[in-house]
Amino acid sequence: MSLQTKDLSYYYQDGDSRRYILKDVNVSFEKGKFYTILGQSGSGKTTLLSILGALDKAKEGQVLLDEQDIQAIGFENYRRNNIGMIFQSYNLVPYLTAVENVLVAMNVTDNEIPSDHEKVAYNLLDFIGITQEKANRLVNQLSGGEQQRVAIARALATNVDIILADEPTGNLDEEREQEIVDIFKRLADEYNKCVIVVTHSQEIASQSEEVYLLKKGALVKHE
Ligand SMILES: Nc1ncnc2c1ncn2[C@@H]1O[C@H](COP(=O)(O)OP(=O)(O)OP(=O)(O)O)[C@@H](O)[C@H]1O
Repeated sequence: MSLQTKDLSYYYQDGDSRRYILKDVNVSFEKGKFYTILGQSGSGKTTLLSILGALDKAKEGQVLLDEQDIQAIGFENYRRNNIGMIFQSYNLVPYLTAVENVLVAMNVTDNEIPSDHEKVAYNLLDFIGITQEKANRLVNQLSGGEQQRVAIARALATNVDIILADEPTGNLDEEREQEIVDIFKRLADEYNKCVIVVTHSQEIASQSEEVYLLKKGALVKHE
């Protein structure tokens, strides 16, 4: 699996001129690696992640999954079968339990999931540190760190290769942050996922395998 951008650009029209947020971004991501993208507030990190996740469309250039343009795959297909997204604010369904949140995700993918969805969901939650008792609670009866774990389990439920996370620890204290980072490391190392995390945190970046810096529209690898 490779996820690649080719001369990717994004801009906002400002009167007659274009204000570029991303300019000719060329980058390649693989399975089994934990990447971070650093950048100051407003540098375009969320924009880039949204384009990689097909929540937004590049103005110029392409996103390629295994050399195929994601527009040809179809944004919806691509999102459903290839991408798991994690957000700072968790974005769980508040009137469902943790396990129900995971089950909902399983119903939308075309990827193969063993037939006993419920068992898979409880196992995934358990793997991520959510006991069965907690899995049966409404998500708003869980702590922030626990809710983020549920969001990770949900992202994994569809058996996708690519996990995209936008400031996933922004609402968590340092200890919870480290626990979530440890999960990302395991997903890359043991489960061969491609994990791409957008963050302000140098500390998280220092624990990832490849660090990119977004500055003035350019994405530069941090050596
Ligand atoms: N609708 C819009 N019109 C014009 N500019 C916009 C619009 N939406 C976002 N922007 C600008 O695009 C730039 C990139 O935003 P983006 O959210 O990608 O940055 P970010 O690096 O994720 O920031 P943060 O770390 O603060 O979340 C910002 O300068 C923002 O002001």
